Amino acid sequence: MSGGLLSIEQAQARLMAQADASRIEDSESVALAEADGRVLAEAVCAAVDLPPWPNSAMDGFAFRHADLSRQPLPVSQKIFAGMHPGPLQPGSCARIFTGAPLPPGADTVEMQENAELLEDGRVRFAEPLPVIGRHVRPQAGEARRGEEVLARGTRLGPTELGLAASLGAGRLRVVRRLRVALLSTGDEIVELDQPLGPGQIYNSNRYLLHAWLRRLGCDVVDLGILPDDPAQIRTRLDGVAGADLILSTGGVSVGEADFLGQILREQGELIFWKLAIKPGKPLTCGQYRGIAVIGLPGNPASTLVTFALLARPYLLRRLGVERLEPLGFEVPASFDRLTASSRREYLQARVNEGRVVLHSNQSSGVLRGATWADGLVEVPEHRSFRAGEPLRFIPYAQLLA
Ligand SMILES: Nc1nc2c(c(=O)[nH]1)N[C@H]1C(S)=C(S)[C@@H](COP(=O)(O)OP(=O)(O)OC[C@H]3O[C@@H](n4cnc5c(N)ncnc54)[C@H](O)[C@@H]3O)O[C@H]1N2
Ligand code: MOO
Repeated sequence: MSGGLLSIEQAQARLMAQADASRIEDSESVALAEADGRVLAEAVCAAVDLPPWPNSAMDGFAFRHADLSRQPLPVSQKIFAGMHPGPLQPGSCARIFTGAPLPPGADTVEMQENAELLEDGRVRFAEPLPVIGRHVRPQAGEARRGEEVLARGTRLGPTELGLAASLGAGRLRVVRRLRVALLSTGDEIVELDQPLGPGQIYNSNRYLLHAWLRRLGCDVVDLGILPDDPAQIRTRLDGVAGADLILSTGGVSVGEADFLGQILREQGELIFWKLAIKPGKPLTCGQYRGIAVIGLPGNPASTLVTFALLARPYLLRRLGVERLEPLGFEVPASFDRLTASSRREYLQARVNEGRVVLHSNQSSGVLRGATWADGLVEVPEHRSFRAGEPLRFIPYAQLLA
């Protein structure tokens, strides 16, 4: 704890415990083409050997390695990909192309660049001669029939779909989509089709979160904008049926119009509130009538950072994903930090010539820096430092998927 604030690790651990206790068990079968972004409810096992037969990795000639001592070798057959060749005649070689099955009896391939076709039609192979097995892709070299190739809880993307397709898996059993009720609170927030009145701003969080939730494979029920009025917020929350999560923005700080925490305390359960991070301090987590609630701070950069580091892994864990830590790496800072911060900071940053550089505007009310940045740099709390200090950089590519 830091002055009563939870550390991000403590908050993540509590969210993961909540997610583990409410994992989605329902699943559905989907066509492979529809499975991008979904999470496997069942492991994928190889239904066939991959590759199903030994084949050539090169355009060239296939032969029995032992016959090289008698080269040059006559060419006894020509094998294209898709053919089903007969056995290799002893003491000969086969003309073969990439992906074509090896004829039974052959164990090695030499690429055509290292072979010379003589006038009498025989082939001489250049020194140094290939080792046995060269350029042969062995049967089941990638997967053996029955072997598990994708574990339950795997998040499916282009590479996983490609692998499943190479095994002939036309349909996959995936965890059903999470249903997220999305709520924007604030008297000042208006939708994009409305003219801006005095004191009003457009609802940007809704679009940021909607797109991100869709990428995470969620069904989003948009509950629109709610005024800072506890009765109306309560009524809207009471009307939420069948959602796995209520995700709101705004109204979680200590202002006189910040009601979410109060409502959770009175009608639900407040699991935690306030983290030692910047931006994102007033993040709120609880339950309302049995439905999980995550209240993100309304400042756009706070919404972004807290969703990336807390709500996103929570959602993925509920779908059964185990590996959630974003891959970060250490990059030396290009700036000094002479006054230690009491909260861990996440700043909009780029890596430039091996150093992490910051966007000029790190206000939590500003989203523009995030469109400039390639990721977030983590600045440790309670510590001053000088340029050159290694800091963890987390690429947005890791977080926005
Ligand atoms: N006295 C204190 N004041 C504040 C504290 C504090 O500790 N003591 N914390 C500050 C921090 S840190 C944050 S973050 C904000 C969070 O406030 P809320 O989550 O209650 O959010 P709001 O007050 O409703 O709005 C904050 C800010 O964000 C804008 N906003 C809200 N929703 C949207 C939206 N959907 N699209 C675009 N922009 C939105 C809103 O207009 C405000 O400017 O509290 C600080 N205050
Ligand atoms: O923590 Mo707030 O999210 O800095 O602006």
